[in-house]
Amino acid sequence: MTQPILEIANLTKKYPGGLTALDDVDLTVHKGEIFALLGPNGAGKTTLIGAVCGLVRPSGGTIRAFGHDLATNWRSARARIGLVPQELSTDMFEQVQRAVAYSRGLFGLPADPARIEEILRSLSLWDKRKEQIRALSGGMKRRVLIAKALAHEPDLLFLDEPTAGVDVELRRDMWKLIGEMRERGVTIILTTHYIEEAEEMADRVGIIRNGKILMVDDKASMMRRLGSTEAVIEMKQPLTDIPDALSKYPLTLTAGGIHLRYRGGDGSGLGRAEVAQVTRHLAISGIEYVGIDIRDSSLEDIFVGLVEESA
Ligand SMILES: Nc1ncnc2c1ncn2[C@@H]1O[C@H](COP(=O)(O)OP(=O)(O)OP(=O)(O)O)[C@@H](O)[C@H]1O
Repeated sequence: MTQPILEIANLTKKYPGGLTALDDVDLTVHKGEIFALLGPNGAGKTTLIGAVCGLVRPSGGTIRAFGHDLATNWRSARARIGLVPQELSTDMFEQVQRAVAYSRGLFGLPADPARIEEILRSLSLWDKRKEQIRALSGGMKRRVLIAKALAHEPDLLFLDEPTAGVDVELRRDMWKLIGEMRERGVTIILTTHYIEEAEEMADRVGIIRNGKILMVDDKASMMRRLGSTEAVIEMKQPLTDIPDALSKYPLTLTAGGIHLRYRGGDGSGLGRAEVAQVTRHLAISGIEYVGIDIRDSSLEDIFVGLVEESA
C-alpha cells in the first residue's frame, strides 16, 4: 500500500463571500486502501471531494491523481475516478439500466452490456433494470448512484456519505459491497458522520473540521495514541484517601469515596493491566470492593475529544 493514488498539497478553497471551506489541506491516499474522511457537518468533506472530481475550483494548492497534476491533466485522471454523490440529481425518469449504461458512455468508453449487467447484479439491481429510477425506494436509488459511479470502472471511488439515512440492513450491504470493490483493487475514499462506519471499514481515518485536517492515521495507531481506559471500582466502604501504594496510578475518588476511578492507559491494554494491578493491591490490603466497570475508549470518544478540543 505504498503507491500514492491521490496526493493533495496545500489545498485551499475560499467560497465567494469569504468562507474558507478548505484550509491548507495535505492528504495522500495510497493504492488499494479504504480511507474514511470523518468530520461534522460543514467540515469541508464534500468540498474536498468536489475539488478532486472537478466540481469545485480550488483557490490554491495542488491535486495529483495517478501521478498527474489535475490542473494540467484533468481529463485522463478524471476518467479513472468515480463519484457517488450524496443525492441523485438527474435521471429520475430514466430506466435503471439505461442510466447506468449512459454514465459509462459519458467517459467515452465503448458500450459493454455484459459489464453493466455484472454491476447491476452485484448491486441487486438486475430485477429493477427496466424500472424508472423515480419509482425505486431510497435505498435502491442509492444503489443506482453506486452503479452509475462504477459504470466506467474507476480505480478511485469517492463515496460521499454512502449510508446516510439508509437502514441497518442496507448499511451492512454497502459495507460488504465496498469491501468487494476494494478486493477488486479499487481505492476507496468515503466521507461519513458515522464513526462506527469508519471504525468498521477504513484502513486509515482522516479527521477534518473547519476545513483543516486535524489528524490522519490508521485506526490502530489512532487508538494507541489517543485511546484510554476508564474504570470505576465500587468500594464496599467509602475510602477517605487513595492508598499511598496506589499513588502512581491515575486514580481519583468520587461519589463520596465509594467510587475509585481510573482513567489512563494508551489504548494498548496498558490501562486494563493497571486496573488489574490496582484491584490486586486492594485485595492484598484487605480493602473490599463490590464491582468494577471498565471500558476502553472508542474511536468515537477520540473523535468527539478532538473535535471539541479544536472548536
Ligand atoms: N457553493 C458554496 N458556496 C458557499 N459556501 C459553501 C458552498 N458549498 C459549501 N459551502 C460551505 O463550505 C463549508 C463546507 O461545506 P461542505 O459541504 O464541504 O462540508 P461537509 O463536511 O461535506 O458537510 P456535510 O457533512 O454537512 O455534508 C460549509 O460551511 C458550507 O456551508
